[in-house]
Amino acid sequence: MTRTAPSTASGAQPGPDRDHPAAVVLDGVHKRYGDTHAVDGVSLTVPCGEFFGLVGPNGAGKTTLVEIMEGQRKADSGTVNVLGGSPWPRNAALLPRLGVQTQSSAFFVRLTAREHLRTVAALYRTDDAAAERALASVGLTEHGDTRVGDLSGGRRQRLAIASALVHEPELIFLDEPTAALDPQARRDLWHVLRELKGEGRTIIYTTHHLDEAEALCDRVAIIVDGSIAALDSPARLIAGSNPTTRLLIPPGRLDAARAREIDGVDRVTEEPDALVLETLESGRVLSTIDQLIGLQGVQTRTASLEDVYLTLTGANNGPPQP
Ligand SMILES: Nc1ncnc2c1ncn2[C@@H]1O[C@H](COP(=O)(O)OP(=O)(O)OP(=O)(O)O)[C@@H](O)[C@H]1O
Repeated sequence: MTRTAPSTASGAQPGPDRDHPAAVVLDGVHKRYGDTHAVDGVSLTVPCGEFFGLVGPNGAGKTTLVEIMEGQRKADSGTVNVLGGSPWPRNAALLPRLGVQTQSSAFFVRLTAREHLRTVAALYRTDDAAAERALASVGLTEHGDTRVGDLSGGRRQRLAIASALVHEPELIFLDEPTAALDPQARRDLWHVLRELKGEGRTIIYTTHHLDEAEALCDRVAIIVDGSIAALDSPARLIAGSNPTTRLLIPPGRLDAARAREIDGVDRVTEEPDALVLETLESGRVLSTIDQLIGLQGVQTRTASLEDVYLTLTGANNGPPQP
């Protein structure tokens, strides 16, 4: 399948205007490491207040792009504007306006969560009340006296986010904050992240969880090989993608060879828990299935952001049909 990027695939975005000032404007940004073109001509604008997602396969260039926005790395070429200024060379005036949570966030593990945040607050020359607000904003007030080393994984991730928030930054970078969390902790953290967005902060959010990007982000950039393959709201990305429907038939109900003969079926795959029929004409195919075996147990799945992602990253092409 060709990489047809839905809607605003070039990533070209309108520039900032007075009503919607931009938090980040990148124009033609490139970064090489030797022969590796980690960032290959990225242009995008993130308006203030947006929850902006960056997704893409390992090595696609997301971290490098974020590091360039944070002022940790210099772009080889292109322009980078963050909160109205250039983050490189190291812009000391910009740093207090940015909040950065990384997967390897450093903790004072022998301190309690509250003591840790008070220490971070002091480093930012802010006060204990700011630490208390940050603790509350991630729902950790009642665990404030727990030592960092004794917090569960989910609560540690919340503390990492609180540490990035303590100085009340305007722009927050979150790098896979829900990695390695169990489903309940992940959902709990979604709630925290939605609250942050509700406070009007701009969030640049890197994740490998497509369901999360779909649920949380205003817009998502899908990065492939250092470039923007697609950039739009999850709903528009999905609407602009291949509108294939998948029909899942319980095992043993319909023979795969017979399924391939059904008019309107484009592709059939045998998975352990279902025979999967892909079609652009679900109504017609469902009607035939109804006549053949009845519809009991048959499930219908429409496209998700994950499907768009898998198509753009080439992972949805699957093995050739026999
Ligand atoms: N410091 C470095 N020196 C050399 N090559 C690097 C360096 N940092 C990253 N790369 C390479 O640049 C490319 C982009 O890496 P980057 O870490 O930005 O991707 P990513 O999308 O964040 O990946 P992941 O999802 O695995 O974190 C990869 O090929 C990577 O190996």
